Parts: sequence; structure tokens; C-alpha cells
Amino acid sequence: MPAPAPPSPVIRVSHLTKRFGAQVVVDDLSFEVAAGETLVLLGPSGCGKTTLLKTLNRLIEPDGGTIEINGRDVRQQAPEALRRGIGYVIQQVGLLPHYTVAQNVGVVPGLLGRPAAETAARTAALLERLHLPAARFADMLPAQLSGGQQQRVGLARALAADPPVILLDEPFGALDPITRAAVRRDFRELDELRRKTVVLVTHDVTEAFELADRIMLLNNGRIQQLGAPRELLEHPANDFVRSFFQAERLALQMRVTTLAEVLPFVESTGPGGPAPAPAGAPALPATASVQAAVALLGETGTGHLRIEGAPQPLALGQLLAAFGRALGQAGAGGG
Ligand SMILES: Nc1ncnc2c1ncn2[C@@H]1O[C@H](COP(=O)(O)OP(=O)(O)OP(=O)(O)O)[C@@H](O)[C@H]1O
Repeated sequence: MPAPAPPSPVIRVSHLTKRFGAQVVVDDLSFEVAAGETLVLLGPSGCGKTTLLKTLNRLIEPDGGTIEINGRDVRQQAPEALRRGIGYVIQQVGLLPHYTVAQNVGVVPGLLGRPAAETAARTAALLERLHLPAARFADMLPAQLSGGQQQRVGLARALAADPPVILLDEPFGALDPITRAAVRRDFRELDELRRKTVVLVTHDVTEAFELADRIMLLNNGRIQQLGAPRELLEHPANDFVRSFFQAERLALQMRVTTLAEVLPFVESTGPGGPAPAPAGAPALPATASVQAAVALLGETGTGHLRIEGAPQPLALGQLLAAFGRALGQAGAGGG
């Protein structure tokens, strides 16, 4: 769901520069993040993603440039006070080992002086939403949890004080692929996050396409392109952008292409017409992606899919052939 034209930005970065010794790690970056937007910082290892993220909450002080959050220069605020107002999630989770799950989640609201009963209720609600029922998990210690459970507690902790801005540094990076997909789905479905301004670091292209309103692709501390995932894929600004997505181009194209776009390219199957679809074929709206349709067909194993508003059900082969024709028509975009 790409963000509409932004109102006033929540984060405004101007000519930001950071050096480590002679190495310019963040090189004169300027950009804005709108309220409610999810910006994903993407790029190869060492390109400066984490350094850039950490300048936003002053875990790293830049050498030049300015950062404003909600119109205020971050340097005008004490780092500790600033950080209490910004949720932060890291790959290593960093839960306090001797605190229970509930105590970990309640740390920032406690520091902010929120009433204990309010914090307890919010903690329980957040844990519930992240599939960690408080009755079972609230009193456990981090060491008693799996990696995926710890990562969910990390998310709950970052959200506990309801900060308007959340920074996430490879939040799913340490998880195995199945847990990673599950935590990412919970993350995506968390209503709370939809209202928040999120900056997320990843080097996983699929993750970026799944979560981003806009992607900032970095290399050597410089912005290579900043835009909606589809823009980067179909209208790459330079060779670096083009080659960065090359290996996964087809899978990414399936993610950004809707069923509505491929429907005009569907051909009926031969003289007998389409094979009858089995009763109970799953349905998707035409706004769903080709990727979602293929995944649903894989999950349900029915072989056919109903697209809401379309005259007839579609078999997987028909869908893929139509997708191929749609791509061909579009000139395979930037390819
Ligand atoms: N404290 C530091 N002192 C010196 N150099 C550093 C420091 N922190 C980071 N760097 C260097 O800055 C560059 C960018 O690092 P950064 O962690 O921002 O990259 P990244 O894009 O997040 O990488 P990754 O995806 O591997 O985490 C790297 O070359 C790194 O070695």
C-alpha cells in the first residue's frame, strides 16, 4: 500500500554525513519520511544502513547535516529523552535477562512515569496481539523463550510507550526462514504499526518489497534510488539499482503486479473452454498480487482460483501465462 503524497514529514534529514576515519559511511544524504510511512533502508553489507539508522536516535552522532523529528532538531533533545520517544528494535533483541517478559515490555513506559496499571494492560494487549498470551508468557524470562518469541517481545517493547516513530535494524535477521516469515507476518498485520512512522533496515530484498511504502537503496553511503518498490524495479535510476534486483526480478515482479493487471491477458483454454473449477476454489480480490495468488494456490492445492469480479475461475497455468504476457507487454520493465 504505497503512501499517498506526504503531508508534513515526521523525519527530515538534510545533508547528513558520517565518517569513520577516512571512510565516508553516510555521504550527504537528504530525505524525508512522511507520517505513517514505512521507509526501508536497503543495500549491500557495509553500505551504511545501520549507521544512518543510529543517527536518527543519536546512538551515533553525525559529522554534518541535520535531522529533525516532528519539526525539532534531534540535537536539541537529550539523547536519553529522544530515545524514550522512539521505538527501537535490533536483531540481537537485547532484552534484559533478569527481567520478565512483562518487565522488559514495561521498561520505557516505566521511565516515562506511566501508571503501572495502564502499562500492565497495554503489555498484556500487545503480547496477545503478537501471539504471546500474557497468562503464559508475561512472567517468563527471556532465556526461556525461543528466538522468534524473543523477537516478538522486542517488538512489543518498542511499541509499549506508543511512540510515533519506530526504528528497526534487521529485526528478523537472526531468525530461521519459517519463524522469520511468521514474525514478519505478525509485524505486518499489527494495526498499530500502520499508524506509525517506521524506518527499517534490511539487506533482504523480499522483505523490503513486502514491508516498504518506499525503499531507499544505498551503496557506499549514497542514495542510489528512493521510491516505491515498483519504481525501483521497473524504472531503475542506474545500473547499480538494476543489477541489485536482477537475481530476484521475476519474483519481485509477481509481488508488485496485481491480478487486475493480468486479467486482460488471460486466454481461455482451447475449444472446450475452461475446465470447470472445483467447488470451494479460493477467492482473491483483483487488487491482490500475482504472488499472493500463486501462494494461495500452493497452500490450498485446489489448482483453481476465483478472482472477485472475473467471469471465470483461473488455473495456475493460465494465471502464469497471462502474467508472462502482461510482462512482455510492459517490456519486462527496466530489465
Ligand atoms: N564504530 C565504527 N568504527 C569504524 N567503522 C565503522 C563503525 N561502525 C561502522 N563502521 C563501518 O562503516 C561502514 C558501514 O557500516 P554499517 O554498519 O552502517 O553498514 P550496514 O549497511 O548496516 O551493513 P550490514 O548490512 O552488514 O549491517 C562499514 O564499512 C563499517 O565497517
